[in-house]
Amino acid sequence: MERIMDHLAHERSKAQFSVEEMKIIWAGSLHAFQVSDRIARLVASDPGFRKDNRAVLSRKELFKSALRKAAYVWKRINELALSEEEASWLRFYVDELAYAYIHWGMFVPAIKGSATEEQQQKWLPLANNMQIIGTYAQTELGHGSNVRGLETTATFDQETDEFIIHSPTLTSSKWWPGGLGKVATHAVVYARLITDGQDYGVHGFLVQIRSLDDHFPLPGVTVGDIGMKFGSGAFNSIDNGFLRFNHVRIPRNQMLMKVSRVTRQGKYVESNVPKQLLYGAMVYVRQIIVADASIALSRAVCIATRYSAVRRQFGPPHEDENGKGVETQVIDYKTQQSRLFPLLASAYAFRFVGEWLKWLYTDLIQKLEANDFSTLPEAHACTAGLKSLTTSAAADGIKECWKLCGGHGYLSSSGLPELYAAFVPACTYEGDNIVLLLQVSRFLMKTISQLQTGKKPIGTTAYMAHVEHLIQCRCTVQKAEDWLNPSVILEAFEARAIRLSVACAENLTKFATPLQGFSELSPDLVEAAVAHCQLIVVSKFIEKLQQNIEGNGVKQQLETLCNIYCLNLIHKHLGDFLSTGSISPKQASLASDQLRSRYSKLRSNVIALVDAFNYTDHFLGSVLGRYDGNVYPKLYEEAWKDPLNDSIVPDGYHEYIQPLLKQQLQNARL
Ligand SMILES: CC/C=C\C/C=C\C/C=C\C/C=C/C(=O)SCCNC(=O)CCNC(=O)[C@H](O)C(C)(C)COP(=O)(O)OP(=O)(O)OC[C@H]1O[C@@H](n2cnc3c(N)ncnc32)[C@H](O)[C@@H]1OP(=O)(O)O
Ligand SMILES: Cc1cc2nc3c(=O)[nH]c(=O)nc-3n(C[C@H](O)[C@H](O)[C@H](O)COP(=O)(O)OP(=O)(O)OC[C@H]3O[C@@H](n4cnc5c(N)ncnc54)[C@H](O)[C@@H]3O)c2cc1C
Repeated sequence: MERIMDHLAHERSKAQFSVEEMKIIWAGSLHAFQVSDRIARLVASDPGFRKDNRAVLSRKELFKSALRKAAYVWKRINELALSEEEASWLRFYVDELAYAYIHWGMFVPAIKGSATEEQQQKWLPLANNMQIIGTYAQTELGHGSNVRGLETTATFDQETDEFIIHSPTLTSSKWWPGGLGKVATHAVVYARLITDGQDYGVHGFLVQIRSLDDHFPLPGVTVGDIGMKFGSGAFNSIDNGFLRFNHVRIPRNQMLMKVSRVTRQGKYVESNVPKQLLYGAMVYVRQIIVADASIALSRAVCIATRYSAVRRQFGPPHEDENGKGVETQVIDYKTQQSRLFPLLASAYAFRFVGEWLKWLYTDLIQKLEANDFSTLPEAHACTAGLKSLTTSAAADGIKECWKLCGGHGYLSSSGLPELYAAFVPACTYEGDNIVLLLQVSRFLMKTISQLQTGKKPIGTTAYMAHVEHLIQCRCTVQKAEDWLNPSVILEAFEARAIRLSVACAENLTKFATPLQGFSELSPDLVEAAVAHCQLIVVSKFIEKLQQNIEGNGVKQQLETLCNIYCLNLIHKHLGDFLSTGSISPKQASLASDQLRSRYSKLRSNVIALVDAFNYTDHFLGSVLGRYDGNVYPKLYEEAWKDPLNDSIVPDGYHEYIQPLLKQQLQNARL
């Protein structure tokens, strides 16, 4: 036991940079570090937030435990008079999916984004004080991605000045909203607005669904839970629900009227705000999900990295720091490094692109408030594309981390199965990842077509202004070290992205209609969108390195991580880089050489790099990822805690094992 604990301490002593400074870089600022660190410790030390028993709870127990924790969170927020920032850190570190995620993450933002000032004044105080609990009811049984295809209707009744909310078909049942099944009292419901016999498409409405007195569904409302989901814990602590309306009436002023409104006379009036703002809550949440992806991936990487330094298999016996003969640490196998280190680099890359996306979103909101809608299409493309790219990579990465831990990774106590089960639906919710990439490709094709009209591309598409150069330029790499030059990397990624997009744009012209072209070429369009989004991540990582980064050795570590992130992408997408002529086969081989050399450079720093995430053992929830590396005794201790070990002889022995054994013995004797 001592040896293993010493082992991680030895790993930490090898770090060539200041972990404390890196913690600040990871957190985003000294202030963010201090607040998050304080709240993380507060949660970890409070037995009310215990979560190590989750895997053995039944669905009902799990749900009730999540309700208890959500109420306790609210109590602590008030008792400690936490600020909004501290409260959201508290919810984050409690790490238990419950209705509060949707209430704060979607219901409140939907009201802020789509309600008029007057409506906000009425509803936000109720929501902010938890006098009502809200959900976001958009998806239906029959339609999720195709929002325009939603079937729920909101028909204006001029006589009573009300909307009648109705579910005309089974497929129009709302299906999936979190917190809906058993908890929410109110919902922002997306329904087709019909007035004067005309269908104006999907709009948002604020609908009360349960009584605030006895919690029973209101007349005309049928509501319940949609059932167990993937994995044992994960999303099963939350009540994703179904909801059907039978001519439920709401006052006219409960239509969210920022984008358009219906007058007392039933006239539909559009404001000067673009219709797309109706989808504003999705832009907001997608930007948050990118930050979530870096957190989920970094958790898994932290577990897999620490465990890989503890775990030893094979190899000629080495001498450890105490002169004892030991086997090879699995982290020293080059295959382990080539699977793990790019994931570590991706966690950092996603962190920085998430930081930038948050800035982009804040900038968008400021512009929208000044009636400047010019950056909305780019913000939509960036949030959609980066949500897709980072969640897909993080979900795959978590799965890889679990395999990197061998058999023990499959144990619930490793924390990895639940982390995977909880994160993988992020590839689907808030927009299926392929559908979102198609939105990006639509934006890219539009940008390319506008180049011919002389419109200057801006922001993340600014590189397209250099299309003539990028289409024919040749990569200048001659030796492996040349791949360490950020402008060389950037140009290779820009060339690959624009060449894929331009090829799609050219191919689209070969079809009878754009619709037919988009349909036929959609796999290519998705690849072009991925290339564009990867370029954004690469360029934001490189930009981060151009900032003033303080701390002994911190910048050097980030440079190595950035190189690994970029070179590994080249390695994985070699087909794209070669087929577009963005690099040559010889340059690809030099990139692989450089990548191997970067792994060796990173090796002694990896434990410190995952320590910089500053995750408590409570938050990590993993025996394999423990800070002290004391894995084996704790695995053994955890095994004893399993309910099956409550008794020496299991329940069922007398019914099923004993009679069977007896029967077989008797048969043998006969
Ligand atoms: C805080 C919470 C944090 C973490 C979460 C943790 C736990 C909670 C877990 C889950 C919560 C999950 C919630 C949900 O899933 S809510 C439901 C989300 N649903 C979707 O995302 C549906 C995806 N589909 C769509 O977004 C659209 O239907 C789609 C854009 C794919 C197609 O729509 P439409 O048919 O109208 O599109 P187009 O004709 O293609 O586009 C028209 C036009 O509008 C532009 N556009 C589209 N979307 C947006 C947007 N969001 N913002 C701005 N602009 C948008 C599009 O580019 C087109 O523009 P143009 O080309 O100029 O005409
Ligand atoms: C855990 C979880 C929580 C959720 N929470 C909420 C919530 O709180 N509120 C809410 O309203 N919704 C919620 N949802 C629903 C979620 O937003 C939808 O599931 C999501 O938008 C995907 O839509 P879909 O299920 O209709 O998938 P579909 O669109 O049916 O996708 C099925 C397949 O078809 C493909 N596909 C679909 N359209 C196209 C196309 N045009 N081109 C190419 N391929 C296509 C997809 O790529 C996918 O492979 C949640 C979902 C999950 C899993």
